[in-house]
Amino acid sequence: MANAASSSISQTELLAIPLHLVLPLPCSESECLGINREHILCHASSYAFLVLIANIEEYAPIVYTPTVGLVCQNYSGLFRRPRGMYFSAEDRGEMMSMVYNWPAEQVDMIVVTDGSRILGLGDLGVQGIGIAIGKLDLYVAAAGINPQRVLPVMIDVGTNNEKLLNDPLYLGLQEHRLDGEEYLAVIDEFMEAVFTRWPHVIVQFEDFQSKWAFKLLQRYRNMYRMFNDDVQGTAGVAIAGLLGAVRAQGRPMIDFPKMKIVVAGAGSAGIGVLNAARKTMARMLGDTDIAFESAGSQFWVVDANGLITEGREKIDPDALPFARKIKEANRQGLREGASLVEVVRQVKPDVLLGLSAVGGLFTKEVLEALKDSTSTRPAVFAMSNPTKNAECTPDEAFSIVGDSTIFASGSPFKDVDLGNGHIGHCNQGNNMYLFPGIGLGTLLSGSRIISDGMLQAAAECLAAYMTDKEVLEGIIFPSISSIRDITKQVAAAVIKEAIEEDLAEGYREMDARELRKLSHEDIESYVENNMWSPEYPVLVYKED
Ligand SMILES: NC(=O)c1ccc[n+]([C@@H]2O[C@H](COP(=O)([O-])OP(=O)(O)OC[C@H]3O[C@@H](n4cnc5c(N)ncnc54)[C@H](O)[C@@H]3O)[C@@H](O)[C@H]2O)c1
Ligand SMILES: O=C(O)C[C@H](O)C(=O)O
Ligand SMILES: [Mg+2]
Repeated sequence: MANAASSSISQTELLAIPLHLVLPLPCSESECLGINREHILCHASSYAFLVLIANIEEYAPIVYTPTVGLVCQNYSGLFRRPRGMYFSAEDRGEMMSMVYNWPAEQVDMIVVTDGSRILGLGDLGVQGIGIAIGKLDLYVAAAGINPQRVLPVMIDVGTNNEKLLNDPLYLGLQEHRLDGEEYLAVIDEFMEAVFTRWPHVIVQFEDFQSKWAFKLLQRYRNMYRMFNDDVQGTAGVAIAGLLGAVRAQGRPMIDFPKMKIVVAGAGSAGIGVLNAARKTMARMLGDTDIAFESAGSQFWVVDANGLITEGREKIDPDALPFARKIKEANRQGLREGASLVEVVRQVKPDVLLGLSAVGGLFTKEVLEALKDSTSTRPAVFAMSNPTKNAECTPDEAFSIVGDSTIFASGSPFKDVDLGNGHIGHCNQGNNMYLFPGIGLGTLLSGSRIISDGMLQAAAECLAAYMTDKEVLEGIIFPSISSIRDITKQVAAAVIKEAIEEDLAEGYREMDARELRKLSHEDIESYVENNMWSPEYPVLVYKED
């Protein structure tokens, strides 16, 4: 045991350690009191998590969006020491040994990125590791995953960011990105290595450019315990928000299939939302092929080249199911490539949802056009991150579209004072409300894979979290201060669904048979009892 009288560290000193520079690994020596200098940072980590959990509203914007974006943009210059694991294209053939060299015996959660699309900031190469670190900080804070068992991973296959390729401080491989089969071989090798050493680990894919996001998801989702947060986590959060927007009009959720939705952005996030929203509508309409077809006609998708119709040349296959028929578009006064403002004017949508990464895309003109929405409470979801990439601000939405607008943004904004004691609520529509619960629920159920049903259960749980009163006031997402409770409930819903789908194989002493015996309340207690909370020894001793 370390000597209590040796060098100690003050709480003030600890507070001065920026959260982003603190390791997510607390000291593994159970007897260590954290008073040896070499262990200070380890215990600072526990301390940092305590501070983060207790003040999540204040600190989430630092460890997470928007500050994490700034950190990633400047990571090579800010770098002090490594956190997590870096696999480079040059490590081919060595990844298995590298994984076996990682000091933690068990890893529960990996967040992996190749840095190719960091928030709305583009290709940041190896500097994107900050995103994996930030997401895992939330896994610890919101889901109570033990910080000794999380692993941020960067797969460095180069970068196509010319600025970084010419930056002498850049930490990663200064060559263009690997592509095609060579790229796939690197990711395959990584997946095989981590699942060989830790068969029960869950791998969250984060901020991969959409070109690879869908392909990798399809490649691995039936083989490994993995999901893509930008595609699937975002979809669930958007569905919960969309259902909230229906309820906020005083209508039942079952009216969702009647909503007209304009989506700006057809990348990994936009297409993920579109697919999930269409499936949800189809289910509500009876889950037939006809229902699925008819649900498709509720969406208008606008990307960098305008409205997507079947007339588009070289249409992205992922966007094809949402391309409007040309004749029908013409009947609506629209055409291939119509601008966002034209689409909003003609469609008069209930919801305008942005996942375009283009700050200010919802211009005054676009928002003015939304005033003619056929909805009593039009919804504006400016979901792109970080803050400067939001399609509009809540002030713009409330002042132009009107006080009854339902507003959500990916990054946090302050509520808007509408005068006369009225508040325009700014909801944070961010996948942080789901990914921690999806990961925790998968871990504790021991499910072999992460099924669509488990993701749907997570989304429905989040949608049901808000009371009618809150929703009518325009509050469609909970406050981040309750994220631990939300995560617990989402995890319980995921476990329940995994049991129902016969995917749950159990976790530790809770085997599949025991799991099946649990009531809903038992599952919630099981989740709560397995959430890690920071407990750390006294760091400052007073001399009596
Ligand atoms: N709130 C959340 O939880 C959440 C989750 C995931 C992603 N996001 C954000 O969504 C954004 C997009 O992510 P992605 O992975 O889909 O990126 P992406 O690069 O794959 O896709 C961007 C899409 O926007 C389109 N676009 C570009 N300019 C446009 C314009 N002027 N008008 C309309 N569309 C335009 C592009 O054509 C493309 O289809 C990012 O800012 C990201 O941070 C937010
Ligand atoms: O990281 C976030 O804040 C949400 C999302 O995963 C994104 O890529 O923007
Ligand atoms: Mg992301």
